[in-house]
Amino acid sequence: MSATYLNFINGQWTPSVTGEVEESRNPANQKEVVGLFQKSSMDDLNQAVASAKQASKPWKKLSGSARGDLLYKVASILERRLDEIAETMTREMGKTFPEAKGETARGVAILRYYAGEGLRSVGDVIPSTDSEALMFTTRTPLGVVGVITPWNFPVAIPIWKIAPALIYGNTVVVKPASETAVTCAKIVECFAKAGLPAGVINMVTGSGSIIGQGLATHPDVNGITFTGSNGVGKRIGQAALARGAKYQLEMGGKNPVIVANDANLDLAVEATISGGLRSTGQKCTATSRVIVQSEVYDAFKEKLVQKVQQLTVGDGMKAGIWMGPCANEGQLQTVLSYLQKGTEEGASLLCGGNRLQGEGFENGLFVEPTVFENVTTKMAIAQEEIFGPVLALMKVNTIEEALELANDVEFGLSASIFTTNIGSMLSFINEMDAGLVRINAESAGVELQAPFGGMKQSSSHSREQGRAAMEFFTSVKTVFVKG
Ligand SMILES: NC(=O)C1=CN([C@@H]2O[C@H](COP(=O)(O)OP(=O)(O)OC[C@H]3O[C@@H](n4cnc5c(N)ncnc54)[C@H](O)[C@@H]3O)[C@@H](O)[C@H]2O)C=CC1
Ligand SMILES: O=C(O)CCC(=O)C(=O)O
Repeated sequence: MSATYLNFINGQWTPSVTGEVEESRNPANQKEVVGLFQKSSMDDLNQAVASAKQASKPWKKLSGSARGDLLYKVASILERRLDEIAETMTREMGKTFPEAKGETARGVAILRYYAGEGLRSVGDVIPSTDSEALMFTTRTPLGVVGVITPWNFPVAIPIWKIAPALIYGNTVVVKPASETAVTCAKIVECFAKAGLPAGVINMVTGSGSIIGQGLATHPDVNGITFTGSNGVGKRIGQAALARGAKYQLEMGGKNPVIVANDANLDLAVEATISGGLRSTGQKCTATSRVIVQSEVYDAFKEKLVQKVQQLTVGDGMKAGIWMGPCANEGQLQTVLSYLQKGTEEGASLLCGGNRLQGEGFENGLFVEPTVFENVTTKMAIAQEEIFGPVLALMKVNTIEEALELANDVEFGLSASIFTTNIGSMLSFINEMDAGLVRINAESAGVELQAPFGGMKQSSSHSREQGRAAMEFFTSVKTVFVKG
């Protein structure tokens, strides 16, 4: 019998007024129900927002260090439950257990980083033209923040939104992706156990179109932070804008890696595989286009394909498995449709290309890691986010040509180059339209203390993480004092 997880509203674990629950199933074995969660309605959401609104004033009044002390407690509780929560993540969305443990440890580190933020400076003293006046900036929280999160980083993303929201004095209503609602409930248990005052953090599970949309349009939600697909992100942004609420959107990517003639090829191959195929390619920072200079193209391709063919695919809880399943049926079908489209549009399949079936794969959503070549920039597999383990090889003669191709997409989240030439590095840094540019390192993998976000269609141009988070979760107040 699977456990049932409740909403968390006003400090209480609460069943939905609908009396209905939904199942979270394991994508590596769809017969396994990981847990049941509440199929909530607007009534549940309204209660959660009301409790967050009520908790807002006293929470804002607490000192930053008192709020920080609570976040340190949450971090320690999460750390003690690391293996159990990581296992839940693997069973809910498929990434391998070592990756899930790494992500949970990252959640602990993010909590500690923002706990410390409670003691750091928030404003500037600015000289006034009046010599007898004091002018400075301070910051004030937004109030109630709605947090809408995806399933691909079920611990790190909720925490990198909730922790800064709280430390800067906001209260929170979080709505996780249904695929990973159980993992989110376990994170919220850590906050509850740490003794946060009632109403400071609330969780309501349920459908995106009811609870997610409900948060975006709710008149008492002052800010919305979202990570997920472009279509949904744009709708949330428009709904927030229409009622004057602040919003922050992190959306898709179509991230390139450039491999120059002078690159360390072994390093470039390792990083392309890790950046493109870990987590089954389900990262907004995943490498999907591999732009290789002609002199090293054949050598790079040979090494890459040989290594990709050795990757082990299966249940991420099993030792020795390198890549797990797609996170849900829709995701698997999207990947399969792009595999077909790639071939139809004239790309050549070098390896992979199929759903994995048969012994060991019967009940799971597994697909082979896939490499295409002869990919041209107008093809769908070179333009659209697949969110799967698919690499598209493109051959170029010069670095200028590589940069032009790299920029020839609507997204601009992250990008890598492998080169030992300082001139090529500088051209890449200057000319690549991406929020994260990485030299001799894979396109995925962000550091919690640095700003994270994209250009072009990848984000709403704001940045998350590090101290940059303060820009979204607070408003600047300019103070002028005359004695
Ligand atoms: N940038 C990223 O990290 C992510 C990108 N994606 C992209 O999105 C594609 C589809 O994945 P989905 O899980 O369907 O993403 P999604 O954008 O539908 O889901 C993300 C979150 O938004 C919520 N949501 C859904 N509809 C909503 C609405 N109308 N109003 C408010 N909230 C809503 C969902 O319940 C979930 O919590 C993927 O194939 C991938 O391309 C998905 C997840 C993460
Ligand atoms: O690359 C990472 O570590 C973070 C990626 C990310 O934020 C995402 O896929 O949503």
